[in-house]
Amino acid sequence: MTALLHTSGLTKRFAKDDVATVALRDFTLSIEEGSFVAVLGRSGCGKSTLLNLLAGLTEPSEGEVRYKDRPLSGPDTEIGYLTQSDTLMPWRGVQRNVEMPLEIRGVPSAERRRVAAGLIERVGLAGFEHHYPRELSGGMRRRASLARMLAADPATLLMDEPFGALDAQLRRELQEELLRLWAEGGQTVVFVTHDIEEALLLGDRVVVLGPIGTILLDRAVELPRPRSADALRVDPAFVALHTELAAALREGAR
Ligand SMILES: Nc1ncnc2c1ncn2[C@@H]1O[C@H](COP(=O)(O)OP(=O)(O)OP(=O)(O)O)[C@@H](O)[C@H]1O
Repeated sequence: MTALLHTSGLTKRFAKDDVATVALRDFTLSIEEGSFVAVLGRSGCGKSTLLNLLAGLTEPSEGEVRYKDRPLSGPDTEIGYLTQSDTLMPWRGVQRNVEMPLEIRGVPSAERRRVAAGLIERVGLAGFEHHYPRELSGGMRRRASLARMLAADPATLLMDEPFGALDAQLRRELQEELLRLWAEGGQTVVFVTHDIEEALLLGDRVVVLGPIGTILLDRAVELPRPRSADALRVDPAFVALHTELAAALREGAR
């Protein structure tokens, strides 16, 4: 496999009231094409800063991001980004939000409607096509955002804690849906989470971050697929990995 996304020496500083905050320092990582990488870390360790850089939305203070062996100088249509904040258009209903990436590409309206309807169904929002974002719950808005990202059919998915706000049952359903999609489409996924179990359920590699994006552990997850949360919990290999990741997170907090 070849590295699709590569960062070298990435540093990001923010200045506020003449005080500089380092959010990420000297961060180097290669992500192979078609892999599912879970980035695990506690709040404030620089995960969103990293994803913003990988998405080409912000510029590094030092270092660079390369995508397909070319420097990434801005957003790329091949890279889909599901941010932590809500970016649905408030004046459009669910259906027209999900259709938006297709509209930008000039896809005819009948085809747009067909694709959007399929995605809305997949994320469990059938019946809410004409609801505006303000008429949806937080979890429903996340699902609509997910469907909109998928409508663009990106080869690379960057996802910032996409399922954190959902109830346990829904989270499980969407995790399974994402895995199905990934198995069918072979996308490259970078998935940020706080949750060790989620990282192990989804990823074939888990990168554990400590403060300012220090890599505490970079671990291949060789658990067989398909994985089910219930079966995993009693699998000794899962329990051992869980213990190892929890220890790395604890170590990073010292
Ligand atoms: N625009 C900004 N201006 C100033 N400081 C920032 C900015 N964005 C992030 N930071 C700082 O950078 C650090 C890392 O923030 P970041 O949002 O990347 O963390 P995170 O790991 O994604 O956290 P969480 O899991 O809580 O979302 C924090 O100390 C934060 O205060």
